[in-house]
Amino acid sequence: MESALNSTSNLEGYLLRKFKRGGVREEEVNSMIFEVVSTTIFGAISLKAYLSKNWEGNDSKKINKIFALSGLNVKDGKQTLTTQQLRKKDYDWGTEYCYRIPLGRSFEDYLEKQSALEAGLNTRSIKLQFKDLKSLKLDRDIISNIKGLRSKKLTGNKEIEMSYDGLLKIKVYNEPLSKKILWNKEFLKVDTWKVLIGFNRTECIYHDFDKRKHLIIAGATGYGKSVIMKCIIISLILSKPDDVTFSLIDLKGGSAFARFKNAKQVINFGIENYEALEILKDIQKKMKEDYKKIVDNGFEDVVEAGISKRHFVVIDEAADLVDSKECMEILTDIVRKGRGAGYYVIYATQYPSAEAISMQIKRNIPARLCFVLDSSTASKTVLDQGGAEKLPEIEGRGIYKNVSQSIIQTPLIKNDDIDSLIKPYIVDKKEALNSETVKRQTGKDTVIFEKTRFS
Ligand SMILES: Nc1ncnc2c1ncn2[C@@H]1O[C@H](COP(=O)(O)OP(=O)(O)OP(=O)(O)O)[C@@H](O)[C@H]1O
Repeated sequence: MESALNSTSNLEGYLLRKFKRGGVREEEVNSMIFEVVSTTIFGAISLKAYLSKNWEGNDSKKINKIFALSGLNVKDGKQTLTTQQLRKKDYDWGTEYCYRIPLGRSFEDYLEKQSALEAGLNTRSIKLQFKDLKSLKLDRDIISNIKGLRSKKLTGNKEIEMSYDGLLKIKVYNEPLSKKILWNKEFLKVDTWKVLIGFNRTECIYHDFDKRKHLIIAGATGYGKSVIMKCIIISLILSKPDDVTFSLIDLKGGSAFARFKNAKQVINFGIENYEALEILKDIQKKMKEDYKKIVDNGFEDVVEAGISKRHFVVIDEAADLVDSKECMEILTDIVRKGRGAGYYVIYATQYPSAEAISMQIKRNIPARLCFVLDSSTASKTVLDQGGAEKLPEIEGRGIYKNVSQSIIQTPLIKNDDIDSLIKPYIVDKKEALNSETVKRQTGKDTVIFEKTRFS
């Protein structure tokens, strides 16, 4: 390598001398605005390009600039209180910045500026590092290889995540989170109640229904609620085929859960409000009976009693139940008492109003998965804080809140795959209805199996 080159003209000369013999045209080299810096101390090479103002390429300076320009500083008499950077730490995935925010500002003020921050960090500048160069082929196509790398860097979107725990944390990720990850059987945790809920940049995130019994799923239409519910249902069936049973209530007409209707694990299936009421009444009755047996035998809950069966009540478009006071009361009762008896609720809605997700329900369902929503008010109803309204409009992109909170991409499952996976569990329900243990009880789409979970 030649001596350090620290100006664009030096670089052009260098590239011209080096590659002219390889047939590279002068204009091609001139179009490259790169600066190559070699450091002899570390034996590493870093290649940087600054495409406009000199603070570009430095995220730390950019963030401070954006804070100042977007009015986050606070005037106190003659003093200007600023957001103070306390720490900066590099990780494989990017960088985490830690700030103390000035008096008079709230985390929400910073969330408001998330788009401005992201846009600012994605100004057209690039920074190429040694690890990028390792992927470059040093052959006669070097110029087009560098161009390819450059355009990849220019189109790559940096994404950020903000959180607050007394200090403002901003994570700036090098690579955007994947937009599509297909579900497959490798993700199953067989013989457990853990199901894959999504991926953040570093790990697979599982929801353990034996730890967090219920789950609220919310999000605007078309961002992945039904798909993740289908992933959850098929995962539970494949992981615990002999222990899991379901009541599937699909108030959007039945399309989301139709392919599970004849699975042996699905003991109730309803698509109308009156069917929902019948199912919920039945579940409440059975839950009480089961819980009484557990307590009468001196146990606290289903786990302590060593009972392996669990029943999941899955409701798509729970907001449609709001008009029925009776439905909402029963549902609230199941959410409150179900955890002890092994009756778990997955509650999905695209209208997360205070009525659809009441305080009682929220208090008993701390785990939430939230796709993009149209307002910070809706986000606060689901997550107790803003943020979901700032999610990028990407199908499957959501915030999963459990013990901690992170932005995830939920898995995508194809209907064809569900059909082939569910096949071994499909039964002829009409035949089953004639058997001694099972009896049809209500409307045409509701099948109630009378076998108790303790028999
Ligand atoms: N995790 C995902 N990754 C990629 N694409 C997805 C994902 N989830 C959903 N999609 C796409 O978005 C479409 C809509 O998803 P889905 O039916 O789950 O939305 P929804 O939130 O249930 O909408 P609605 O409330 O109107 O029923 C799917 O058909 C699929 O194409």
